[in-house]
Amino acid sequence: MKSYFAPASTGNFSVGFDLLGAAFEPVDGSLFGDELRIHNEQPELSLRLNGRYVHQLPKDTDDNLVLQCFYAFEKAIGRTLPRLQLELVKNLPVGSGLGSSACSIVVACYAFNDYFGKPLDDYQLLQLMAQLEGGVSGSVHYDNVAPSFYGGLLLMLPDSPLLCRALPWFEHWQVVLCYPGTVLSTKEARAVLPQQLTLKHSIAFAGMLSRFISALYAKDENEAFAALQDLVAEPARQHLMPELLPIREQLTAQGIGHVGISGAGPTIFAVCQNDTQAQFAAAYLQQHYAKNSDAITTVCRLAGQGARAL
Ligand SMILES: Nc1ncnc2c1ncn2[C@@H]1O[C@H](COP(=O)(O)OP(=O)(O)OP(=O)(O)O)[C@@H](O)[C@H]1O
Ligand SMILES: N[C@@H](CCO)C(=O)O
Repeated sequence: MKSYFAPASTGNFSVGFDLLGAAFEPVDGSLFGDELRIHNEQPELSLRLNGRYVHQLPKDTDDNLVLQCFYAFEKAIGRTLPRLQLELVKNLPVGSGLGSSACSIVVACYAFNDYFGKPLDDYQLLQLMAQLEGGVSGSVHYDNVAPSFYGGLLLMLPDSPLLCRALPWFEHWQVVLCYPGTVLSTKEARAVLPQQLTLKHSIAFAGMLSRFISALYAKDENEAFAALQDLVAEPARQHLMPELLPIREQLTAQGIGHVGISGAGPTIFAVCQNDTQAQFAAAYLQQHYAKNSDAITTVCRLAGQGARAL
């Protein structure tokens, strides 16, 4: 048996709608992401489902992204592949803002490429992952697939052959992620976005993202926090997550540097500068935002590594 893993990710990171994304891992060293196991080769392709969030997946495995990835991968390399006995361990909630579909897509494409001798290079593989993710969310965006694949905080570079590039990070930052247990589909959360921005708004968006990135390079933490402002998605999505503003008010009153929407929501993330803040944010979010037994709150650091064989 061969086993593969890809981490959870936060698209946007507030200030970089569709252009910034980060992969996260729990500070306690546990794995937070999907696992794909390849058991053996067999006459027919099959997929067994397991894991904490298996009940949120489509009942019919033919609708599972893992099988769609297999056929898309086969098409991309242009030859028929041996059929596999697969098992997906679904550890990320679906429609959560934690890059759940991207995580399954990344782990599956990475696993097939590795298992079959790496016929695709990283560029081709990432493009395939982004196309598959675009099929789910309705438009191609790399800010979940790229960090889940490579790890780190990444800036997407549309129209560049590089596709994305790693950014610096404040090593002491901890990011608390809280998924409330309710589903918000990415497609639905994208349907409320503005279709056009005015010139003034576009300049403000570009300026804020540039300010954040220059603060990272300058290691200027105050500037970085000041620049963590979502001028595009959050205003349009706020009504889908009415708890965001009161929670932000409470947590920032305790000195926590930033609270934002992870991806398309409903997960909220809080950027903390030390253990005390992280423990406070985790307890507060768990008490005031978690809504049912599917909810999960986890204290994370940036994941240095993305998809990999276990
Ligand atoms: N292995 C899988 N993992 C996640 N979603 C899957 C999988 N297979 C099929 N799906 C379907 O893909 C869709 C994913 O929806 P959506 O993009 O809203 O979720 P998401 O990727 O978890 O969201 P987010 O990126 O905000 O975390 C759902 O309709 C889900 O049923
Ligand atoms: N950038 C995407 C991320 C989805 O997880 C969005 O906000 O719609």
